[in-house]
Amino acid sequence: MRKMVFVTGNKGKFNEARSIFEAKDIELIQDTGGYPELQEDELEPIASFGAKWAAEKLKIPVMVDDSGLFINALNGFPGPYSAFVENKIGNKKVLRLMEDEDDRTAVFKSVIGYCEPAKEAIVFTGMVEGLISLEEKGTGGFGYDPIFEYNGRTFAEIGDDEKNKLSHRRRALDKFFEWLSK
Ligand SMILES: O=P(O)(O)OP(=O)(O)OP(=O)(O)OC[C@H]1O[C@@H](n2cnc3c(O)ncnc32)[C@H](O)[C@@H]1O
Ligand SMILES: [Mg+2]
Repeated sequence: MRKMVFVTGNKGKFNEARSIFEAKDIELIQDTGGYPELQEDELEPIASFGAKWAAEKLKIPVMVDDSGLFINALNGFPGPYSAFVENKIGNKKVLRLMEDEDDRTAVFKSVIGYCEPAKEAIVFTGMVEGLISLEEKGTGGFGYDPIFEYNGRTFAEIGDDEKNKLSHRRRALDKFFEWLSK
């Protein structure tokens, strides 16, 4: 079976990607070694640098996924700071920041970076638009899923299978598969 190495410390991301890859008959292997995360406003350069760095270090082809939640009323915050905000502040305080906001629109983005040693990295971006819910709902998923609403239900309510059909990560991975199959 074909294999792909995914460099990430995030179990939620890995599990999602693994089942999406399984359906393509590709075995996904997690490497938790990590990579330096650049401080940039956009996710693409972070994923590109991370994939290149990890491919050179491990000397094998690798993929990474830099993702984040961009809330329009907060000018795109937490965006590239999504991991930091999730760990230090959490969903309840994000909801508190949104207390007086009428515009609850938000975008989840996932940027898959792929690189082979001695080559340039290539990136694939997937996005899904939704709303920041008024309260946390659901027990599935991970991270911001309990506060990200899509068609009236949060990503934590819809279940892994449905999330994997339409998520930002799925959309980025579909572009990656298309490129891989060329
Ligand atoms: O090791 P890496 O892959 O960097 O793992 P990470 O958790 O640090 O991930 P990022 O740097 O890409 O930060 C993205 C943040 O957004 C969260 N996130 C990403 N995709 C998500 C999704 O599909 N649902 C909920 N939260 C998500 C994730 O949990 C992080 O807190
Ligand atoms: Mg990270």
